Amino acid sequence: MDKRIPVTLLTGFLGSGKTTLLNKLLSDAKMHDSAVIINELGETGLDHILAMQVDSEHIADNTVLLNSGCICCSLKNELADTMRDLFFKRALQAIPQFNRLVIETTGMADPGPILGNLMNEPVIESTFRLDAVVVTIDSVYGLTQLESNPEALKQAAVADVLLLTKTDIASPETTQALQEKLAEINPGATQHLIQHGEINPDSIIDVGLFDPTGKTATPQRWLRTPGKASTPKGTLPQKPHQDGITSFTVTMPKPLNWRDLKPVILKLCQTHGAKLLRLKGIIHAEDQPAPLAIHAVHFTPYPPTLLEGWDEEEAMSRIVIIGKDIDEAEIRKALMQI
Ligand SMILES: Nc1nc2c(ncn2[C@@H]2O[C@H](COP(=O)(O)OP(=O)(O)OP(=O)(O)O)[C@@H](O)[C@H]2O)c(=O)[nH]1
Repeated sequence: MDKRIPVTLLTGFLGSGKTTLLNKLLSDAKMHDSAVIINELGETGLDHILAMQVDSEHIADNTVLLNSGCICCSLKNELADTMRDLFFKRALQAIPQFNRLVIETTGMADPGPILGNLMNEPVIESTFRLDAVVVTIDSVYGLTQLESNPEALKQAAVADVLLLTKTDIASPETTQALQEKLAEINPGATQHLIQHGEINPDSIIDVGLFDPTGKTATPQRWLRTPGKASTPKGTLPQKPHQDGITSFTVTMPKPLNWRDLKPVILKLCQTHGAKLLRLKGIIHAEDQPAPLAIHAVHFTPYPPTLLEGWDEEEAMSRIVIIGKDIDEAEIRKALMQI
């Protein structure tokens, strides 16, 4: 079983309600065993967030603020250093024990490099695992922001959970239009409508590859194959949305060996990395003792996770790809040729 510390990456465009959400989340007893890394641009300080944590000194002691840049670019190394530092302090019991890490990014963050950072550095990869990318979207301004800001679009595209905030002040029609747009951009993500950051933490945490009891893998939930419109079995390419973001599933041929597929995934990342926002898959390979969960972001494929003790009735290998201006036909061809 995967004993690594689960990480929730909380991102969302400027002013979309990340801090409001985090404040509410952290005041819930279920979250009191969390450590938090907050990345803010500027000198806001921690007071605004910690003001509400009166009953959780635990979180106050386990919260780190990075505020001299953005963790997707200028503070890349600081994020890795901070995560390592938190882990070693935890091991030495120099800080309260924590069983979860929440990272709040700035509103302009590109989640791609952050995900890369999380999974590409040996110490971090062996001690932390990504649970889910949670993205807040402003229900009033979300549609406009998705149209005019590539960052907002990328955030929405790689999300596992989309939280449509401020539904108290958006008209039902606007919220509905945003929901439809988000379902086009990222049909695999779960959507929740929220107000003032109120949401049951269970909808956000432990929604990844492993279930909260830590006993079994739940990859179907993690993979969340896009809906029927995006799951063609043939090789006909999907028409990309106007914004160029596409999400599609490739059902892999059988039988399949990981030793044959691995180089194809590597090559795919090398060739299409710039446009590949996220790749997730479940692989039933004949040369593996159990199914594999695979994951890649841009140019970087990550070590696969062996899903020991888990299997499915119909052993169907599938790979979900989310990309911007990505050549779907090319990718399908490459994958189907193995
Ligand atoms: N009416 C209403 N206001 C909200 C809601 N969620 C957040 N807000 C307000 O929206 C503003 C921005 O919220 P924040 O939580 O600071 O947003 P953020 O994403 O952390 O902002 P940045 O850190 O600047 O990117 C604040 O004034 C919040 O009080 C909501 O559900 N309804």
